[in-house]
Amino acid sequence: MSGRHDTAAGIARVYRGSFVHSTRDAALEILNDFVLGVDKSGKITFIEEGKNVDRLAQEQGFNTADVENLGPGEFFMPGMVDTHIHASQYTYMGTALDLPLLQWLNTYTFPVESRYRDLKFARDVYTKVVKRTLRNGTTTACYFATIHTDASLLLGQIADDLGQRALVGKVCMDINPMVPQYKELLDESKDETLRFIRELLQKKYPRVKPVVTPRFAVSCSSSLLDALGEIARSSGLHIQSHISENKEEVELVKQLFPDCLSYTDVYLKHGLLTDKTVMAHGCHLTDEELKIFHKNGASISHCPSSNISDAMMLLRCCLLGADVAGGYSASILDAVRRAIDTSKVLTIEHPQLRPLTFEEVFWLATLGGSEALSLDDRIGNFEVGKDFDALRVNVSVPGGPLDVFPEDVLKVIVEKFLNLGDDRNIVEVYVAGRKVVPFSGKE
Ligand SMILES: O=c1[nH]c(=O)c2nc[nH]c2[nH]1
Ligand SMILES: [Zn+2]
Repeated sequence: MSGRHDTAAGIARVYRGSFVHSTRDAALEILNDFVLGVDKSGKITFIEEGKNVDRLAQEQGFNTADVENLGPGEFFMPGMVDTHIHASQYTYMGTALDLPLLQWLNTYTFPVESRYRDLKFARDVYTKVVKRTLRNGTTTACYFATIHTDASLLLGQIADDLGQRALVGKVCMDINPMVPQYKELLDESKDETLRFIRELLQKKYPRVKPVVTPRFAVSCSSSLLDALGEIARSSGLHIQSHISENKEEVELVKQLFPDCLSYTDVYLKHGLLTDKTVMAHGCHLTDEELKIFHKNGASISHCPSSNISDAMMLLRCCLLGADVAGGYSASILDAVRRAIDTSKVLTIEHPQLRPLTFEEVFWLATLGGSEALSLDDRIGNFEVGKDFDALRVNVSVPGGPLDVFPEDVLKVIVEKFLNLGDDRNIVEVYVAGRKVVPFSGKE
């Protein structure tokens, strides 16, 4: 492949080496010895075969001596997109994995989320989760915060400071019978959502935006869902929530919304199922409901690290989320692996299905995630004109988690990285051309 476009911004950096990414036609495209230019605004200005470097240097006005050559064992891949993660649950990630959803929320989640009125606590946790996810290659995250507006604004500020691209949701919920101190009044939830959106947009962060966030139908009244649907419609913002994660939850929603045909119908009737909607889980959606998702252009974020006990989804049509802390890891690489495992188990029950390939999960973690968040015009792969959101991967780091052998071609090396690699291999992370990992030390 090749391509370039002229830019007024001027070339900032040029890299030469191997690049791997997804395209509209191929889940995995391998580009051996290519050269990629990034302009001062962080956009990709050209990506062409390495043999063209002298001509490109002349045309684009850079010095070939300034080209940064990737070393042995290195390649660039697009930054990964986490379509569903609870920043506020990071403190207990890796623990509290023993209860079904509704008990888990009441026992662990709501008491912890109540603590975010304390901004000092919020700053500490949110700084840690943004750093941890960045180090693990998440360049874009779609976050749930808590019901607290100021702490949610702080999460936006921290993502911007550290350079992560983020959608941030102030959680809305006006029903919580088991932990009544952790909920809002109807008007408060509406007003605070409007304040959150207004104040976050006023900051003019280039890559951090608000997302309308009803927690799920169990904890929102019909009036609140209506109000949030209207806010999303008038603002044109993204929407995120949860759907059909667990059978008890699905039954409860049937009782709470007897006039709705299904769980999906609840969100549809309240204006919350749009082409900018990302619903987490969807383990028990029926074929009819999936059709409604498709018709409305809404996405499902499959969270294999947290859904293993509820259902295993065939997720060729879904996207990946870490779902901290229901999910035990902040790394999308773990979601990738669990998704493959899950799909293999499914084929035992349904032999007509075939397991996901590593190329398919690579797409899910990068270009697919960007499509789910309607950001594929800006990120997701190394197309000219997109932002340079990228991971510099080195599979040969000393003391690293995997070994490569002379016969390993790049495709095999990428597969090894997806299945065995970790943050030790992610030696640099870029968002819109800015190097955000390693941290600059000021953070
Ligand atoms: O995995 C989940 N985590 C949550 O915080 C949540 N809230 C509603 N439904 C949920 N599912
Ligand atoms: Zn969730």
